[in-house]
Amino acid sequence: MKTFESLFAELAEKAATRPEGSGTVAELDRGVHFIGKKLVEEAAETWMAAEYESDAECQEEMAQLIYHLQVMMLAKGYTLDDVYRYL
Ligand SMILES: N=c1c2ncn([C@@H]3O[C@H](COP(=O)(O)OP(=O)(O)OP(=O)(O)O)[C@@H](O)[C@H]3O)c2ncn1[C@@H]1O[C@H](COP(=O)(O)O)[C@@H](O)[C@H]1O
Repeated sequence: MKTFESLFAELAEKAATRPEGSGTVAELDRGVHFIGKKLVEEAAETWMAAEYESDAECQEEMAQLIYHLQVMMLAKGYTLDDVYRYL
């Protein structure tokens, strides 16, 4: 089972090594504006799923939201600690 930290480490490695076929690399190459739209889209889908869909669907949208949030953190060059210090 992945955790927030293990997913971030995996994505950071992808960003550094740029393996062929990585969706993360493709998303990073599209930039902050594109990633921002994905974040808003997944946030809206999470909200709608919480109101109208099953628990499993809502949980899946939440996972996708976390993924796109982490891609944005990498696009901005942030570490986990950069964000955690505000928690
Ligand atoms: N956890 C994720 C993850 N969550 C979401 N996504 C991508 O984000 C997109 C989801 O947004 P979209 O709304 O466009 O997708 P969709 O098909 O419309 O889905 P819905 O939101 O409509 O349900 C899809 O393209 C997914 O591939 C993810 N892509 C990758 N990961 C993980 O990130 C790691 C690295 O992935 P790669 O960089 O592709 O190797 C792997 O462990 C993956 O499991």
